Amino acid sequence: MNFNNWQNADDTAIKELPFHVAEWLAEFGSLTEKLSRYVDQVKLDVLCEGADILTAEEASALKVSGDVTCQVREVVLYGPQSPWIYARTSMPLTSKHLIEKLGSKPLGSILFTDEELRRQFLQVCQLQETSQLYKSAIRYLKNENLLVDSEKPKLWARRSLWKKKDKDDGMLVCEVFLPDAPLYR
Ligand SMILES: C=C(O[C@@H]1C=C(C(=O)O)C=C[C@H]1O)C(=O)O
Repeated sequence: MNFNNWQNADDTAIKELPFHVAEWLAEFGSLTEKLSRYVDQVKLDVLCEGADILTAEEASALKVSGDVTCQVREVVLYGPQSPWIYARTSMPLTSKHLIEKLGSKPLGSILFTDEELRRQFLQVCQLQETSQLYKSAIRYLKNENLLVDSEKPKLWARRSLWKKKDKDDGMLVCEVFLPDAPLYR
């Protein structure tokens, strides 16, 4: 299976992934919850939250036109010593109310408690260096001096589309596993 493109995290795909990778990528529950087994308290930094233009990949997954302004939230979630996950969540401005009061609370606190929010798909990918998501994660690592200029680590990512039952509200949650995350060990 070609994991350089997004693939549905179904049984066939999961079987082809190395065990450590599958354990994180195909986690159907909350990643924040999973992280809390490694740290006393999950640390989350909100890198930015506001109106932005989507990448072509995000627009296509959300089925919105590429030049429409949307709401974007970027965060990192920490492991015991360093950031493990870079996440970028995007949604049409009309869905912004879903996350407006979140602040530095993890998105998982909404996704896994609001019974009207349903996951439409979960997809996994080993990001290509040309992808915007890869570039954003690498830019973050370099800004934080967590990566030297010449390094181009292979990074695994997952993305899921969430929709509110009977409504148009929805969001795309993309999560990139950074080099210190346990799935590379
Ligand atoms: C989606 C979850 O929440 C995490 C927190 C996020 C946020 O607060 O923006 C985004 C992605 C996640 O890794 C989760 O816990 O599974």
